[in-house]
Amino acid sequence: MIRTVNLTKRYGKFLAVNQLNLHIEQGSVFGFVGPNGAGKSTTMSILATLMEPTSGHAYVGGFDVTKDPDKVRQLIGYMPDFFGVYDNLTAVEYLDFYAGAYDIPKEKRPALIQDLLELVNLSMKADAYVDTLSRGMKQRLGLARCLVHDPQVLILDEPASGLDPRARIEMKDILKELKAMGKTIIISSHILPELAEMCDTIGIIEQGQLIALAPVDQIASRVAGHRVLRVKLLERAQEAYDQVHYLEHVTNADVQENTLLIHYTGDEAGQVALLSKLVQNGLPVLSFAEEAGNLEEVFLTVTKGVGS
Ligand SMILES: Nc1ncnc2c1ncn2[C@@H]1O[C@H](COP(=O)(O)OP(=O)(O)OP(=O)(O)O)[C@@H](O)[C@H]1O
Repeated sequence: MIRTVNLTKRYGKFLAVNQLNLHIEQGSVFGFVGPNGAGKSTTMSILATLMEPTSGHAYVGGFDVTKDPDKVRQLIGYMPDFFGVYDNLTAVEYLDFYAGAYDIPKEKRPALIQDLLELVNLSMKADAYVDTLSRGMKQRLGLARCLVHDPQVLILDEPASGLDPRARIEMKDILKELKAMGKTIIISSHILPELAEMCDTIGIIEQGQLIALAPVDQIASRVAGHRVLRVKLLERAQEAYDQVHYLEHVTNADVQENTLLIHYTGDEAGQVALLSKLVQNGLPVLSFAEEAGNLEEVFLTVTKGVGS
């Protein structure tokens, strides 16, 4: 649904986005993570047709953002990191204004606006002036605004920034709902664990380059270069250790009470063989799982302060 090919953007001599290649499947949620100044907003502005790339291409729904910006605009809802709200309007008037901008017929607007306010949990604020809304409510209203034309793709630039923990959770719940509705979503943040809960894939960008790209449950192991396997036993964890610590692809192993933690660089077939070995040797394995890894650590590892 979204694809970039060697996407590059220069501001004068400064390279903000450098040969970026992304592929985001329809219906998936892509988390775009990077420190301040990494190039996230620039990439998203290009996808939103607000800025042209210096070189390379970007496509949304198969349409080139440079050649077919009108087609792309019909497909996308874009929420920038900073947006103004018209304070002298009520929430309903505000959404009505945008619905009008998208040529939605007047008679269809009341029901649409009611649905949107319900979706973003603002029904009770329908007649409240925008300037009386809290930051979190304004962000949710901004999200409703980019949904008025029922776009298939949402481009959300740090939608949870500046929100308190409760407002973040509310925003997260709404995004989960939008995902369930089948929207394709690209969402940026500089907080990796925050995205992990709602994204299918994570791309880490730094200094305009993609430095890691993987399904959310594999990003930690990809970056670390090994998976952490957690084998829980009823008993005899030390015996289990003795049987696996010397194997190929086991770079480290550790026993913690009845659990054996294995740093493993092999593939999935190798994991199966490892588990089979333990079970065939009669060890009472209760569970065998790959740890998701510590995303905070991953982020700090891959972005070792280069861009900050
Ligand atoms: N209009 C501009 N002119 C010159 N440089 C710019 C312009 N816009 C952005 N930049 C620079 O390009 C780099 C990438 O900026 P961008 O806003 O895309 O990063 P970001 O990852 O979204 O960062 P943040 O998390 O702070 O929003 C930064 O170094 C920024 O200073």
